[in-house]
Amino acid sequence: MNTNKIKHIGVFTSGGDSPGMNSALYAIAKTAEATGIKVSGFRKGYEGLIDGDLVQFKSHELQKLTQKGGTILKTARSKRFLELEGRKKALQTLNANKIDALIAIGGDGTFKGLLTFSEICDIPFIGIPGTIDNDISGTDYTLGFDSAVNTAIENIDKIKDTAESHNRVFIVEVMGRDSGYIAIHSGLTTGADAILIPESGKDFIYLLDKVKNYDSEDAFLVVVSEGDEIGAELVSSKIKEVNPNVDLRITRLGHIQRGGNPSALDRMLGIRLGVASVNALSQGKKNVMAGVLNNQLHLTPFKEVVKQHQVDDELMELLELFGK
Ligand SMILES: Nc1ncnc2c1ncn2[C@@H]1O[C@H](COP(=O)(O)OP(=O)(O)OP(=O)(O)O)[C@@H](O)[C@H]1O
Ligand SMILES: O=P(O)(O)OC[C@H]1O[C@](O)(CO)[C@@H](O)[C@@H]1O
Repeated sequence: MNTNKIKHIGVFTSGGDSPGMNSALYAIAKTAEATGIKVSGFRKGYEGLIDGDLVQFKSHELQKLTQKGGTILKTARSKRFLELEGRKKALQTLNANKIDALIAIGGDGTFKGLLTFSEICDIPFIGIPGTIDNDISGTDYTLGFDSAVNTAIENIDKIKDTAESHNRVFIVEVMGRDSGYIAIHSGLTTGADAILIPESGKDFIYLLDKVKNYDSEDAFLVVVSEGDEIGAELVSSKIKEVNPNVDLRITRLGHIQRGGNPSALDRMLGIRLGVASVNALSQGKKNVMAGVLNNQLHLTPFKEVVKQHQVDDELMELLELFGK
């Protein structure tokens, strides 16, 4: 392993926080220490790069926090980094602190940011997929997705209890800005009657077909992704149009899905990708995201990662089967 070139890695978390980010930070610090590389953490995503807001990290300090949700480095959505002016300031920070490689933990927006930054900064960048949305190519799962789905399931199960007791229709909105992964996984595993996602056009038709005849002793559960083009309110009024007798409630799970300690899967993913990202730098790799495909570590160029995500065919078939 060639570790001569990289002496000082900068790391940051960016976009929405996600459970497992702290595990990845711990693993980065541990691996870097083992190979004699210094690590500095930039606080608040790209904002910290612009402002030179950095802290030194030691693995024994991170070890205490590895099981915690959120990100100890804090995170942000940075308007300033969208401007060349902001990116130039970030470059000055890197030069002033002699940072010779960057690891970013975030979603596709964060990797788009790195691609744009690479036009003026040629140190190697490595990405780790950290977003509850799971909307990134090049990895089976993103950090935080499994934990978010577990939180959604736990809450939907509870809603189902009360829905059944009252014979109610419940629309539960789950997160996913442009992506239906949380809705598909949480909807299928809680026995939802309908699952609405932005990637499908037929799901709404199936829902209306089903709900117009709904007159049972059971709950009728609709799980809708916040990114769905129709949205919870409109779904509610359409349901009432086709079946005016329903007693209907809407629950938005919201940011509760982003919090909480990471699941076992997310902790392990964080550890594996944290180690893989430092190793990738040591091997001279640049501008790639470390992910896990078919349970094997995989490096994918940012250009591939930021392409529009697709829900795979098997999941779409499941939706078709369970949605009808
Ligand atoms: N095209 C771009 N050029 C420069 N910077 C960008 C670009 N796109 C996104 N960024 C930067 O990356 C940050 C993070 O992106 P974004 O807010 O979309 O979250 P994300 O990384 O996709 O995570 P999540 O999936 O949790 O929302 C943005 O706030 C912005 O500072
Ligand atoms: O916390 P914010 O900035 O409101 O972002 C919410 C968005 O972030 C995500 O939780 C992803 O991090 C999306 O599912 C959601 O649309």
